[in-house]
Amino acid sequence: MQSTFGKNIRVSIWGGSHEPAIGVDIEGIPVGTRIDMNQLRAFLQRRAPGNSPFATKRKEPDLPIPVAGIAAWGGGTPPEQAGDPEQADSGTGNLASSNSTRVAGNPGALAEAPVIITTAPLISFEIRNTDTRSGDYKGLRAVPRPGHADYTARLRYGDTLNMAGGGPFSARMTAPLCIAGGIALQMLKEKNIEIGAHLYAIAGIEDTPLDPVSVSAETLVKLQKMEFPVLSETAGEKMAQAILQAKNDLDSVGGIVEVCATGLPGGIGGAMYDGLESYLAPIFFGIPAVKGVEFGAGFHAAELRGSENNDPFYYDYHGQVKTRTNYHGGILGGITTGMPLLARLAFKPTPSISRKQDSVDLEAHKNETLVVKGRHDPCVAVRAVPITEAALALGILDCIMEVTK
Ligand SMILES: Cc1cc2nc3c(=O)[nH]c(=O)nc-3n(C[C@H](O)[C@H](O)[C@H](O)COP(=O)(O)O)c2cc1C
Ligand SMILES: C=C(O[C@@H]1CC(C(=O)O)=C[C@@H](OP(=O)(O)O)[C@H]1O)C(=O)O
Repeated sequence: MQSTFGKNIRVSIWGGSHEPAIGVDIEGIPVGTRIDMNQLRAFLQRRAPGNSPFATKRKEPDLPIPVAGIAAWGGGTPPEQAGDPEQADSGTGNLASSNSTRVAGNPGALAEAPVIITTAPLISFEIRNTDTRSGDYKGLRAVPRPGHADYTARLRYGDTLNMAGGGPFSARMTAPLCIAGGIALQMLKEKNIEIGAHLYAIAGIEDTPLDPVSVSAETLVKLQKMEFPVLSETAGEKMAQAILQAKNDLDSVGGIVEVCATGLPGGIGGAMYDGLESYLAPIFFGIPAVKGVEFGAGFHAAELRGSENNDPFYYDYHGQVKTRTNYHGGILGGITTGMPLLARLAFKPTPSISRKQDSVDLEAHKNETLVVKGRHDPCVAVRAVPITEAALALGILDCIMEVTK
């Protein structure tokens, strides 16, 4: 299975949660782009399962293995010129895999290289699945979990798909999304665009929102370093308790992630389906469990008067056009204004809960009850924070490339 998005940067995510590997093919990143692999590995660790009491106990190293279109960078060659494989470091004996053949065997030194450069328009990475327990999913083919994709996947693809671990519908597939997004984040940082997110709400408990007018890149960087990213410590403690209480009750809770980009210049985007929101919405909705997306004041804007919702323009001390408020969330008519971009994503509560639930037996054609086994996140929003950052980065980068091509 493969799913694809993007116009100028095409991202194709492939594999399944309990298959030997998952991965991502990324087309359109300029040849010679330098990727800091240590940073990328650290970014993937923010999403990885098995690392906290708020996460599934499935433990995966989630190491991104470059398999096509890249070479190790020895540090001596300026990245702009390094697209030429002649100039790339051959010290590892693992020069550019610039064809599109996937390397399924020993990843070799390239997997551990601190820095790599792209040598072809299509680059590819894979991640091995190492901690699968497919037995937990025995029986779900016949008796689907309420709230998960078991039933609809069977309607669409029949009963041959490997749906263990949620198959290609699983949040596991957001690990390769974070590879592509992690690279996009590095590319945007070069342009002084910073992206960060926090837990805006969990189980109805609200964090202090980001200041839509004066949120700084420093605040976003600080949030990136937090295991449980919130602005209010008190709210964070209450949220953590609510998650653990739900887990104890054999249940789960939902949440909202607020994501922000600073440093975005005005003039990025276009009309209607060329608008930045139109780039971002499909990427956001592709993240499992996302049930709502809003930009700026979002649904609240429908409750305001024009006189309240319009953000007055003014010239600042540097002669730059700014707005005094930011209900528009940094986008007007699909085009950036230069104010911070703000979006919120609503995540539903984890469908796999350990309580007895009603379902049906699709083979015996009768009503049935079900107790879901396995290792599940009690609140998916917590690990969704870096995923949301990755998605925003990819949409912004794709849209910038449209404007600058
Ligand atoms: C970070 C993250 C972790 C998730 N973990 C789980 C999980 O452990 N168990 C589960 O049943 N669903 C989990 N989900 C949600 C399911 O993958 C998702 O609800 C399912 O694929 C159905 O898709 P839908 O909710 O978008 O309709 C997770 C989602 C995210 C974003
Ligand atoms: C493995 C991850 O999360 C998984 C997401 C997931 C789901 O249904 O989405 C179900 C669980 O899969 P399993 O039963 O194989 O443990 C989670 O652990 C991950 O995010 O990397």
